[in-house]
Amino acid sequence: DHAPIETPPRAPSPTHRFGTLAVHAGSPHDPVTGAVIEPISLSTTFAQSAVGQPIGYEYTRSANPNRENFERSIAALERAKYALAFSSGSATTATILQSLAAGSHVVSVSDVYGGTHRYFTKVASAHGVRVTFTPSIEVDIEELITTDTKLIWIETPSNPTLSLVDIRAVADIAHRSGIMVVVDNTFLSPYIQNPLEHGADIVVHSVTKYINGHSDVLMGVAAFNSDAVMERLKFLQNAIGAVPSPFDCWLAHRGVKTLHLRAREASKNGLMVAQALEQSPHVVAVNYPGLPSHRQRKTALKQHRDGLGGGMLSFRVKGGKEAAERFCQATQIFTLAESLGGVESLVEVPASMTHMGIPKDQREAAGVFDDLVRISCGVEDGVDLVADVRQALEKVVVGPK
Ligand SMILES: C=C(NCc1c(COP(=O)(O)O)cnc(C)c1O)C(=O)O
Repeated sequence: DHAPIETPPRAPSPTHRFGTLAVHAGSPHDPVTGAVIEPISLSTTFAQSAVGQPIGYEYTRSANPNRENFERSIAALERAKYALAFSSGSATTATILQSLAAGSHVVSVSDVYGGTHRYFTKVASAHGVRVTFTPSIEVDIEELITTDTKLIWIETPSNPTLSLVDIRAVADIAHRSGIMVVVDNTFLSPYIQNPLEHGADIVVHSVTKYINGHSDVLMGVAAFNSDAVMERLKFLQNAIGAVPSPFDCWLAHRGVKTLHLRAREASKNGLMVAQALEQSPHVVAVNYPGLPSHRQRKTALKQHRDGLGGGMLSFRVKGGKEAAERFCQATQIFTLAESLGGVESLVEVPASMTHMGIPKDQREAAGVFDDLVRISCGVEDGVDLVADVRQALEKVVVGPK
């Protein structure tokens, strides 16, 4: 006859730290079964109690339990009020750009993912949205902004040269003209960087990468605080319909629960590999924001948790394109493949793969040369990764024909 013991609220508090939020945010126990891990709700439609009276959900494209749980998880991890999930990182970019009226202007950093460049130059332009690229946005943003400018698009660190942007510096200028700032945070994940805390209005991720972290889900997400942005993007999420499946949301929600463990391990490996590359006579230059020598190390210390560099890096190898390709053929642990952010380490040549679609002159203006190799460090043992890089470098020497 004792009063029931008040069970503590299951939902984690916003005051909880990242690891606790990663495990518990967006993870209510099933109220009927008590299941600790959320069920996968594959139903595409939901019964209504009377005409126009849904009991809960209506139709899966508009909303479903697994997507909402995942969206709540990312909102908590990016310290945002809202998050919306899409069927890929590219679908996220497309939906945000489609929120702009024809005649709008966007200023973007030059060094962006090849697919983002493709959308900006071949799709958005066809819809009357003009995009100006710049390799030095902090310096020339004020002269590039026009009365039509609606959006600033930043990747920091950028794909694949690992260039950084001082988000606060750009946001302060943009906000004076009522312009929104979008930061693509894919390369660092919410564990290492939270762009909204530095003045960004929207943060986007290819969930395909670090957030899911196991190279088995294609997905994207946007997180933000504005009610007006929520109303606009929620409408477009449903109207365009580029949404992820409940199963993908369930998988990505499982993946994100270990993000803090994977991101720290990948950062540790990134630094070890970057240091080994810096010491090699076969390497011309290394791009890694975790190195003291990085040209924007001060910005990394300001914006990255504990100054971590993340798991992504790139380097220029002596011997040009042929040497870069030899390196990628010679690695034994690093897999030659596109994408990044998974538990397995990957290697690629952006000029011939992920960024091939960008015209050579524009590619090289952004620092993407034919001899540039991009590395995604996974969570293997760093000693093995360094040994693999060293043995592969010994094979890049392009001997006489
Ligand atoms: C597939 C690769 N990038 C995808 C990507 C995207 C697109 O995400 P998708 O989930 O692949 O559509 C957006 N932003 C950045 C910074 C990205 O790196 C790659 O670089 O290998």
